[in-house]
Amino acid sequence: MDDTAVRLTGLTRRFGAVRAVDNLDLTIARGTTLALLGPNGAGKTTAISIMLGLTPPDAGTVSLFGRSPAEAVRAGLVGAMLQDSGVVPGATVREVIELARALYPRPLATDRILATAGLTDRADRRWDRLSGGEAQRARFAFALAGAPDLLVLDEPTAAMDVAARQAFWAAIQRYAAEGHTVLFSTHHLHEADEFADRVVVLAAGRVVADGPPAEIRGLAGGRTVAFDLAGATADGLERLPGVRSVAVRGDRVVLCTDDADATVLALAADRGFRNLEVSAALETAFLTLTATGTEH
Ligand SMILES: Nc1ncnc2c1ncn2[C@@H]1O[C@H](COP(=O)(O)OP(=O)(O)OP(=O)(O)O)[C@@H](O)[C@H]1O
Repeated sequence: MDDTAVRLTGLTRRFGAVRAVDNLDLTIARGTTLALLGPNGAGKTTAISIMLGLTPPDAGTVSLFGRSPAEAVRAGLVGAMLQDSGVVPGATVREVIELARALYPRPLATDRILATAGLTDRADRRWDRLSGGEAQRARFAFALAGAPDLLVLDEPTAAMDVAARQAFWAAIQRYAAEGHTVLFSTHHLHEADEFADRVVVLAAGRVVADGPPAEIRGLAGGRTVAFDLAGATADGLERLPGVRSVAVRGDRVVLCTDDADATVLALAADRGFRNLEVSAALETAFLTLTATGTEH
């Protein structure tokens, strides 16, 4: 049996001048829990939407368990929990779950779905009267209905409080431990770090980093040091202490460093600079990683 759950090749999707997804290649082995991590607008939702066959790509191909998205969804191989999915007015949680089960050839038992999603005591509540966190868990239950081999979750914990998040991740981990493949998107490095075995960082529609959580944490845990060269040369910056990467855009330089203090001290001793900024923002690190200027 092919052990590949997801294979995306050369996926591209533009909206006007924006390349929401830009030549994305991604292969996910069965049984992996993968976090798609990236700042707002990185292309996570668009990539997921293409993967599920909801948005057509301008270029590229999607294969889920060797099938097209539509075939895989129809066969119950894929369950998805999307942002802002609608509700059936007036129906209870149990009724909506029953409705979802009827769509699939080999659904999970209703009680199992409710228990997995932590909704057993909310089964007879109207779906449209659930709290934000409960509604998220109800969407998760809906995604589980077909007993999917691949669970796709787009920013699943957005509306949840701390207790709801914990219960939710415990449920996801149980599902993953049964050998299922889970793909979730998030802005939160700590969620990716804690719950994924592989983290793919997207920025401007491209993969800028891909690896185990510890590796990605190391990458994002440093600082960025930005400054204007003010006529000085960019040569040799990569040899300053702590520096991992150097991006030059016009006169502006952005360094990624593990030790900002040492980098700045050495920089000051070495050459002039202006408009120094030291930042820990993950988003800045993402931007640095996607900088298109001169890369070293
Ligand atoms: N239907 C659309 N029409 C026009 N532009 C779009 C559309 N959908 C997405 N975009 C643009 O494509 C880019 C990627 O958006 P996308 O929603 O995929 O990112 P994201 O990583 O999911 O962001 P977020 O974390 O904010 O949900 C953004 O610049 C967005 O404005």
